Amino acid sequence: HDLTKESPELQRCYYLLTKTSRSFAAVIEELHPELRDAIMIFYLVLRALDTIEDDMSIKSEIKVPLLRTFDEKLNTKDWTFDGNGPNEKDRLVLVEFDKILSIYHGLKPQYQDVVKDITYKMGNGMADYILDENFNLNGVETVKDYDLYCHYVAGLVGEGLTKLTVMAGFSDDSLAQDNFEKSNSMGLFLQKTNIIRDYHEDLLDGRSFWPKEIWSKYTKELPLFHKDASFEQAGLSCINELVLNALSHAKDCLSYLSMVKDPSTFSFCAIPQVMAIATLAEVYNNRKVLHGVVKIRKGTTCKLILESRTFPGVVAIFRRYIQVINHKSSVSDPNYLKIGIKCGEIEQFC
Ligand SMILES: O=C(O)CO[C@@H](C(=O)O)[C@@H](OCCCCCc1ccc2ccccc2c1)C(=O)NCCCCCc1ccc2ccccc2c1
Ligand SMILES: [Mg+2]
Ligand SMILES: [Mg+2]
Repeated sequence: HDLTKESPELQRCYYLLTKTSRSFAAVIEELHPELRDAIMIFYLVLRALDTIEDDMSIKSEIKVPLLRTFDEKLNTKDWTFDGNGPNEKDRLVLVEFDKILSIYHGLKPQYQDVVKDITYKMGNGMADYILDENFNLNGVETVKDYDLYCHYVAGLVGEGLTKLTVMAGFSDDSLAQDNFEKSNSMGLFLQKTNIIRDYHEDLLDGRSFWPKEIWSKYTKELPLFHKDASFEQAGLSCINELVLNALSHAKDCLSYLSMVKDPSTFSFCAIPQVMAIATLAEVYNNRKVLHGVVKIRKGTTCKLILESRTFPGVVAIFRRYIQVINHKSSVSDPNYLKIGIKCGEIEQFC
């Protein structure tokens, strides 16, 4: 949309958005004007919070209180933070947080309340996990921990977005009636896809989010999948079990999308989901994941965006990638039968 007649602060916020996430910037900029600025600010506030969480150079005595009270910064007019390490990739959103605050205070009060409430819950959820000392080295302990951590950093985003879109009348009220179960799945599907994909990159940062309850079936130490060629097959079986776990959210995501009425809101919700199912198909049984970040091709992305404008288009995309995963599955994989059943279930639903 045309930014030229917007205020300098608003233009600067859209600049910060494009600098921190090309993919989310593209879908947020296409949103209906009623929600566009609110969701853009929602993104920037949470990206600022995440930039504190992700920065391994901030010691936990500073990081934990900052995460827990980050929502209070939203009550100020011009708070900023320059305490990130020099190469923390999104440090600019904290250095220029006063620009975000000036637009935040101009939003409708009920939109401000959603942003602040989710910020409070996410900040405290992140702080709870930072305190769990083995969180960094061994990833999260159980699958339950894995689901809870992903709820804090991504499920809550889905909850906030559902509240905003229902308030604006763009989504069916029923989306806010299931205790945000489906909204949570929307976030977990995206976050778990990234966590599987980013195994090697996160290892380089000295951390992992893969749940020990799953990876410990295949190795004693997580880095062996990358370091020791004799653990490559085990690494593939681990990836495949994590993909199977992520696919457990697919039906909820399709069900959620079937209840989004406004066309721009539908595309905003659908595009990240179809990118995720395509990424899951790409990482499934793919040894490259153990040695680097695997991305889907640019050409594929463009095709997916065009195809995901309608619900039947999204269903066709999910059905296609579910078949790709099924065909990639090898009989020797410990979860061969389960992945076949899960793919069948999702296809039924399609
Ligand atoms: O540092 C990075 O670049 C990646 O960080 C990951 C991490 O640190 O785990 C991790 O940081 C999570 C904490 C900050 C969340 C920021 C966020 C992301 C997308 C949004 C979309 C719209 C509105 C607000 C949003 C807020 C991350 O960015 N993971 C990407 C997946 C998160 C998906 C969130 C989400 C949930 C439900 C959705 C429903 C519909 C449309 C978009 C949705 C988007
Ligand atoms: Mg991050
Ligand atoms: Mg993070």
